[in-house]
Amino acid sequence: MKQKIQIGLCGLGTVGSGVVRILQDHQEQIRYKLGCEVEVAKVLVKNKEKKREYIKDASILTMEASDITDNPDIDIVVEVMGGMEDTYQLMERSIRNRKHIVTANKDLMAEHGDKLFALSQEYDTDIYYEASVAGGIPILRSLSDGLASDKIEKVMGIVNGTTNFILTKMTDENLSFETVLKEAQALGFAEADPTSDVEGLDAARKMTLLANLAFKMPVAYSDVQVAGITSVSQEDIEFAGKLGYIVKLIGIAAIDDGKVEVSVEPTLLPEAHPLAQVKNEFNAVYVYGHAVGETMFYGPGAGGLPTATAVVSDLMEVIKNIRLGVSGKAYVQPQYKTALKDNTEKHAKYFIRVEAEDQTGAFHAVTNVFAGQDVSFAKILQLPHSKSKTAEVVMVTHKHSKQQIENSIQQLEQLSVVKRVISCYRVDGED
Ligand SMILES: NC(=O)C1=CN([C@@H]2O[C@H](COP(=O)(O)OP(=O)(O)OC[C@H]3O[C@@H](n4cnc5c(N)ncnc54)[C@H](OP(=O)(O)O)[C@@H]3O)[C@@H](O)[C@H]2O)C=CC1
Ligand SMILES: N[C@@H](CC=O)C(=O)O
Ligand code: NA
Repeated sequence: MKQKIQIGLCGLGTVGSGVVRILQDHQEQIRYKLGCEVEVAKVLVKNKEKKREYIKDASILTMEASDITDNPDIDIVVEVMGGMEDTYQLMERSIRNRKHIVTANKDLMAEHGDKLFALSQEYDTDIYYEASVAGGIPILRSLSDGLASDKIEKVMGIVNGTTNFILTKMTDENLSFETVLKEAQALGFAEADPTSDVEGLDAARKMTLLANLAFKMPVAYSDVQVAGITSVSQEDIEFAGKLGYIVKLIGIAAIDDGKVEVSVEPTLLPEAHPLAQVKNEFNAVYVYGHAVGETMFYGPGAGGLPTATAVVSDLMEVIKNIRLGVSGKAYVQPQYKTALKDNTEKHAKYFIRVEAEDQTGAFHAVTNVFAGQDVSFAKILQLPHSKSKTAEVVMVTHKHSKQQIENSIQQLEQLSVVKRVISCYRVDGED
């Protein structure tokens, strides 16, 4: 039985530095729980000359991936460098050399996880990826272990810290999108390319991983309907506030009669809803189980140390499996065939803003379009448009299919009295 487990750490940035810090600061507790030493034998970086705060022996730094993937002394590869193709090759080579993987790379796991899991099964190795979803919140472990006995019906939440940070500051401090995005990047929350955050792609990859785990069904990243927050304006936030709502980027994965829908989009939540009160880079995930009912998981979704706690906890799990001789046994194959809802089977309430001519019959023409699609309203108000001589009609519909709403929007845009459909966002968290 090995008394020292050697780690190859790929990446020493926001998360990688956090991993080194936790392994140093918590070494005694980790050694006690595992019954062995854990040593970072090699660290892969892009630029060896960069100053490193937590590395005592610079000789462990390398710019050659093969110093890790082909190193016979390294048992576990911790991948916290991001990237896709090159990183996939690195992980593939490591698995073929019978090394276990711990990763925070939700892009890679959402798009290529099926291939990596198949390979890890072939070589009896583990792949753990808790840090990929909701940062430090142990949501994947809760779904696969804590709620293993239940039938999960819905997973809904805030799973991107950067966009939640932006929407919080836009709402509470009236700051601009651009200003707050820069602050999120400076704090290390955002992806290398923050488009992934603000266009909802990061959240969509995380919802893909959550849906696969929750519904035991292969759901592809391409199956997720995605909209980001770049279209959300201060006026949207203000109008939502007038109607008692807060705007959040919400991921939803739900299953009904064996069919699944997965989406990420700006969503209006009642101010009193717990998710509406999740601020800054924090994440929160509701999990609805058939037997357990409603559960909620809350914590930091981004940031070096919080994310690194998930990475190191996975590392400890892999080491426990090595010492128990059960490596490669954690992964469970999908149980059900993929079955997705179409737009006539997805139902929600919608918040819609329309700019129309301020003239007799315009309001009637607008509401007539919805009547034609059998869409009714829970709330509706008409105000003079803030910047022009037109009128603004703001509506919250009752629960209708996405198809009915899309048909209505399409017809509105054909009306001569409608200048433009300003915005259309889902409303959730209320009957
Ligand atoms: N930041 C966060 O809050 C969270 C991040 N993640 C995920 O964790 C991963 C890392 O994120 P983060 O730490 O923020 O990223 P950073 O950009 O802060 O760090 C990336 C690290 O990887 C190294 N690196 C990048 N590309 C290469 C390469 N081709 N070869 C060698 N080294 C490379 C960099 O080297 P060098 O230091 O020399 O530049 C750097 O040390 C990503 O997959 C991200 O999605 C997941 C959850 C939360
Ligand atoms: N950029 C991501 C980092 C964690 O996954 C986020 O903002 O949530
Ligand atoms: Na997590």
